[in-house]
Amino acid sequence: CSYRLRDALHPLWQSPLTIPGGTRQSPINIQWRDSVYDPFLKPLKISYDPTTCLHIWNNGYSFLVEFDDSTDRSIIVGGPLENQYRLKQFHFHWGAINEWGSEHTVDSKFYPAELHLVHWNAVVYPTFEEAVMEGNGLAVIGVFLKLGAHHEGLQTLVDALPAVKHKDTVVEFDVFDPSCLIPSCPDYWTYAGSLTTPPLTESVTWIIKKQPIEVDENQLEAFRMLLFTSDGEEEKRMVDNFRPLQPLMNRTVRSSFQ
Ligand SMILES: NS(=O)(=O)c1ccc(NC(=O)NCCCCO)cc1
Ligand SMILES: [Zn+2]
Repeated sequence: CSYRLRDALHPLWQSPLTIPGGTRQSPINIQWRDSVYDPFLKPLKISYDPTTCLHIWNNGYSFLVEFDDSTDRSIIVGGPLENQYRLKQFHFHWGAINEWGSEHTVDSKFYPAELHLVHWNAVVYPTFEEAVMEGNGLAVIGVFLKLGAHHEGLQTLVDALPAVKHKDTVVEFDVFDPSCLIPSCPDYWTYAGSLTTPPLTESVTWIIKKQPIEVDENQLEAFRMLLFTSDGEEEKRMVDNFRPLQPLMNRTVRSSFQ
């Protein structure tokens, strides 16, 4: 049992990889041919107000771009969602090399990185913290990043990263429209899942875009220059901050496209 125990405590999170009784954990592999087209899925409607952007924060797991979520100025609605959800933050997961880095996989293929735009159900819950604990509390849009052309919109974010190299550093970042990071193709998969870092709560409706965005090598390398560690500690590069794949269990992945 020591073998299982060692594997269960992943070095990055110092917490169990599987939560006892978890039935809808994330990330998962999306087997394209097992996904089920749902004609009743609506198009996802995204309306972000770029002036709600606040700052970039290195929280020691990733770097988060956080938004003012005190009003409904930046929201998503439609898709698989019954309510509108407010944008709170977006962040990324990436690898040490281009062969892996995403949290979700498609037909067992990893992308070099994955963007998560985190939204919460402010129609039903008074605070984000409460929404985190509820089955319909959160909606996260996942966008795969693939190696390719330079991404103009991402570059403004990349230029600010040296200012948040160390854990627990923050830099002001205003007027950014995250819509520029979302592919134009409307197609997505959706399934019921969880947060992929502590508290791992099963509160996320995942909306995974089929089409990746392209970023270039320098932009991926800029992510890899960040540190897990605080200023003054022995430097540990922020790489491979993705959770291992979790069992699908009794879930179906639906697609918005045939
Ligand atoms: N990678 S992920 O699933 O998109 C994700 C998103 C948010 C969070 N957590 C978060 O925003 N805040 C944590 C505080 C929860 C308790 O108040 C963890 C993982
Ligand atoms: Zn994430």
